Formats: sequence, structure tokens, C-alpha cells
Amino acid sequence: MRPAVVYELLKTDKETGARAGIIHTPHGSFPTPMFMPVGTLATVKTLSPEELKEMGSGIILSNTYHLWLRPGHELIREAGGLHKFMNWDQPILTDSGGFQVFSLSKIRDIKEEGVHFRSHLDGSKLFLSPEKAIEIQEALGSDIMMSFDECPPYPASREYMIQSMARTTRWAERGLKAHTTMDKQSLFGIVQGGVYSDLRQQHAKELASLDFPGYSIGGLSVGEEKHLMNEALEATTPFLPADKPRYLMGVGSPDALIDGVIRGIDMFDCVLPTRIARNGTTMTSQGRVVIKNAIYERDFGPLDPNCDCHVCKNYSRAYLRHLIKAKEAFGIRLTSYHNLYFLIKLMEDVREAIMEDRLLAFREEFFEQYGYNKE
Ligand SMILES: Nc1nc2cc3nc(NCCc4ccc(C(=O)O)cc4)[nH]c3cc2c(=O)[nH]1
Repeated sequence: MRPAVVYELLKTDKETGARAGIIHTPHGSFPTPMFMPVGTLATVKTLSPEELKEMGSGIILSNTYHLWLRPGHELIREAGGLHKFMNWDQPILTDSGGFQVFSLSKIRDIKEEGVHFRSHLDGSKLFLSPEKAIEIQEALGSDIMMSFDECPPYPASREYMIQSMARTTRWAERGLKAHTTMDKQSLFGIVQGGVYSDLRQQHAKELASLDFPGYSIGGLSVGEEKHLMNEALEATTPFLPADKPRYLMGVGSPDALIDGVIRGIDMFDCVLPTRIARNGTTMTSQGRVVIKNAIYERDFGPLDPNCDCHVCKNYSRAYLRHLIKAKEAFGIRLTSYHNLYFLIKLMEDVREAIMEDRLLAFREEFFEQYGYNKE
């Protein structure tokens, strides 16, 4: 049987709950903390697998919901699975579709058996359940699968949250039963509980007792204030097993990544870096650079003088500004490449700081340089 998803804890930062480790999967291993580029439709928009490897991307994310609707999971199974289909031979994590249903389809109806909704593509009636989400992810050949869960709207009442969490736990148990490949060792449970610390702790304990190989923290990055996310993490990670990975879903800004690592998170994903890149907004060591700004018209220096990526070594701000304003495809390839490199490199620098027990000092300096107002 292929090896399961296994977490190797290497070091815990002396001053915080931050961890440095390695995650082993059937398609290879990657260092943590790690930022995962999002490749919703079997492509990290405009970038090739070779470029993703070159920038240090150890794992990418794809979406059950989107690939099920188009081109269909059976087609991808016939192609030999998602790795073969998109020519990516490293780890792939897939989200289970719950969140996407709520963020994309208008009409939907949640029942115990699953969610009835209409396709955002052609309005056809569809039904997604814990069992169906497992079937699709197994057809894709995902290395790290997500349980089918409900990400409640924000804000949600305690009463709604309590009911929703209980159903998400029942759905997680159904997913474990339906999960047959890789000796059930590739399915993460997803902790909910909104911004209610006591519910976060309760749900973390409930899912920890089901002995998943890893745990996602869902229900966040849905519009809540940053301090509420941090408090929710503080109420969750201490109650998850230390020898399993923790993945915070949908988080992709430099400050939230650093503050998530400090609170015991190992993996992150978000469309933010690639989405903002498409309108020319970039993340640099000196803070955000909105490249269309006229001040860069004759700036022939690199996008980020402190970045050693391919883009910053070979192209100027003036050139990037020209491409983005002219809507040249090469422009968003360059800004997308740099933004992903920036977050992957940030996690490498954070990992080094953990190994040397100086993460809080690193945070202080990074926040100062980036221009975040001091906490
Ligand atoms: N299964 C599951 N998946 C999730 C994905 C999420 N993604 C987020 N936040 C993403 C927020 C987000 C969305 C768009 C942009 C942009 O366009 O830039 C940036 C951030 N929160 C999330 C929560 C869940 C969850 O509970 N369960």
C-alpha cells in the first residue's frame, strides 16, 4: 500500500507554538511551514509545472467542485489521474467542495445527506455529499483530501454553529467510512466553530478523537477581523495532535501567514497572491507595490531589490508596468510568479527562524519592513 500522509516534526520554536517539519505523501515530501499555490482548474493560472518547481512550490491545491463540474472526475480518472492530466508529479491537495458550493452556487439546500445546488456553469441540478466528495477526490488521485464540511456564513449564531459543527462531524465520519484508498490515511478532518473559542476547542477535540492523518482549520478567512482569526487558532491548535499537520484554509497575506505559524499552523493556501497579481498588485519586502502606479513609469530597478526570484533578477518595474497596462499576458505571468515566490520564500525564511528560535524577532523586522502597523 502507498505510504500515507505522514508528518515529521523537526523543531518547535522555543518562544511560540511554531513548528518546522516535513510532510511525506505518496508523491513526495515538502518542508513546513509551506504556502500552497492554488490551481483550481488543474492549473496555477498562467504558470507551468516547471516554473512552480523552480520557485520552490512543494505542493499545489486543486478543487473537487470545479473539476467535477468541468472536465469531470471520470475524464481525469481515464487520463490517469490529476497528476498525469496536468503533468504535475509532486503532491496535490484537493478541497472537498463544500466551501466552493457556498461561494459559487446561488441556489442551495443543505440536508443531512448532503447539499443540493445548481451548477454555477449551466444551472443544472447537482448533489454533493461526503461520499461523493471522497469518490471525486479518489478519482483525481489526490494526495491530501478534505472531508466534506459546511463552512458556515460569517457571522453565524452560536445555535447555528453548534448544529452545523455536529453535522460536519457526522459528515467527516461518513467520509472516513467511504475513504478506501491509501489505507484511509490521506483524509484531513476540518475543524469549524466560527469565532467561538469554546466551540473551536470542542470541535478540535471531537475530530482529534477520529484520528485523521491531518487537520484543516476551516470557517476562517471569511471576513472576520484578524484578531478573531488569531483567537480562533489559539483555541484550536493546542487541542490537535502535535504529531499531525495543521492546515489553515484560505489564508494568504504575509502577516496572517506569520501569525498563523506562530499559532501552530503548518500549511496555507489562498488565491490572493495570484488573483491580485492579475491586476498588477505585488507583494515585496517593502510592502505592496501596485505596479500600474505612475511613479514606476521610469523605474528601471527590480520589482523587489531584496528578492532573488527570476522576475526580480531579469525585469524592471517600468517593464512590468508597461505589460500590465497593455494587458500583455506575459505581465501577469511575471507578477503571478513573483507573488507566489514571495510567499513560498517567506515560509522558508520563517522555517529558518524557527530552527534558530528567533521567530518573534523575525516577525518584528518583517512587519516593520513591510509596513504593517505594529500590533
Ligand atoms: N472545505 C473548506 N474549504 C474552505 C476554504 C476556504 N477559503 C477561505 N477563505 C478564502 C478567502 C479568500 C477568497 C478570495 C480571495 C481573493 O479573491 O483574493 C482571497 C481570500 N476560507 C475557507 C474555509 C473553508 C472551509 O471551512 N472548508
